[in-house]
Amino acid sequence: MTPAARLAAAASVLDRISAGKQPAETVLKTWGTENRYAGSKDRRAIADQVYKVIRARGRLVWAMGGREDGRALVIGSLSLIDGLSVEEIEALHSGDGYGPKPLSKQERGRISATADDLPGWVAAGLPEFVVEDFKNTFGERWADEAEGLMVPRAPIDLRVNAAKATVAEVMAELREAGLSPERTPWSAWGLRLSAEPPPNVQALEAFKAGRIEIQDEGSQIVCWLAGVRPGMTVVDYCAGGGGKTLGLAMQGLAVGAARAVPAAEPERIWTPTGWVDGPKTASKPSGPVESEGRLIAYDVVQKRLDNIRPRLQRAGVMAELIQLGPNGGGVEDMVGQADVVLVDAPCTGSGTWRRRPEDAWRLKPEEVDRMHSLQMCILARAAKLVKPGGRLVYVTCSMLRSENEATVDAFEEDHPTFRPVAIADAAVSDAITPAGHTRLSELAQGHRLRLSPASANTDGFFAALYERDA
Ligand SMILES: C[S@@+](CC[C@H](N)C(=O)[O-])C[C@H]1O[C@@H](n2cnc3c(N)ncnc32)[C@H](O)[C@@H]1O
Repeated sequence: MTPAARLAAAASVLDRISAGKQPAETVLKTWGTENRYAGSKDRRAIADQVYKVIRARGRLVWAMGGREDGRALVIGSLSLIDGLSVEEIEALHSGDGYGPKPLSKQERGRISATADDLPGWVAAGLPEFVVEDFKNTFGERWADEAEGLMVPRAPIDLRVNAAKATVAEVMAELREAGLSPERTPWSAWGLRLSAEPPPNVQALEAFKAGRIEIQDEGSQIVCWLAGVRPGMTVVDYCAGGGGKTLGLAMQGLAVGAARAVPAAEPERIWTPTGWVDGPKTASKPSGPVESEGRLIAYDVVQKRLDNIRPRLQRAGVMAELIQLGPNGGGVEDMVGQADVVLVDAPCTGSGTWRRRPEDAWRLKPEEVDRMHSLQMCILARAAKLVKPGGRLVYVTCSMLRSENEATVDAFEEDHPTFRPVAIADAAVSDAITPAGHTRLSELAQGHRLRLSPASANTDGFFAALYERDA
């Protein structure tokens, strides 16, 4: 494809992304399947152009006089981001072949104008109401937080599965596969791969055999803060894809005590109660069990729970997967029973915008309000399952105050029997490095913790910890 044809293709992909709800990555894949003539270099160039535009969308819409169509945004990016002259942009818009048609007078006028006096939210590349929220939360640091969230590409973090391998073993294995893993600074079980070139983690033998999972370091940390120990009854109340379920399952193993599963006994699996026989006898633990422990993953969507099953099998751990009924029904037998309840609440996912910048432009203020109400309802329901003396962990992957501080403020007011647990006291798991303990204690505000790309080089996460009065 010619450079001009790639631009035309990028503009059309951008229009499809705006018209639908699918992730940009999916839309790009579909475009690639439908346009087989495009080679891998073409697809790569088109994807780069698309992401370049999405990450700077606010600025480009502004520069192009409020136009939001793919063509205008691509033209704006050639001028504002790539620094091409009007003549160079015109040359790419000759209308020849499969390239885009010539510039209109309005388009030429827009790219000739200087983009001075951008309002702060435009420069930050975030919707205006989000910037207001950021200013309330981060004060003078708001622009750094916005940039960290929208501009750099996120690395790929892995969690080594303690039930199957040590970090050193996996590092060596990944190096053999041609990758350059580095240890994550705060999660003792984390490894980090650079986003460029994008590693195909699912194709790795270490992934297929369950020695690694993809999990952002921030997500690992919130699992480690839950304080799970062998023998406990642990509830993952909004289990979703099971990322936290797997992390919670692993938490019973001390760092350094990882036990590789010998090839001869693949049916052995590790549960919060210890090592047990494989799936057929898994409900009767036979390992070094002190007391009977359970890990229960709830969700309202059965399909999400079904998707956890293969991940559990691959990791060699087990959990009970239970669909919640309407209004949170089906948990009656668990009321007041759990040592740990983790609520990874549904949220805007704004903490992951560095991975899916297109979502920032799809978010509407009404959706944030809806999430806040849902979170309060879910948190109150989940809290009922915590036994006296047990721990409740509220987590979101949102950067927004309304889903974080505002939600737990309301919870605390209505639930005086849930006492805050300081992050510094909870960050004592062996799975958190000494540097992690120090930094998490600094970042925490008592029992509340915010992690973000700018402050922690993780996705954006919020966690609040409580213990129910005995
Ligand atoms: C943020 S996701 C969980 C992600 C998951 N914990 C992980 O680490 O992969 C939130 C989940 O909450 C579930 N959910 C939505 N409404 C719920 C409700 N009323 N009760 C429990 N779970 C709910 C959604 O189906 C979704 O899977």
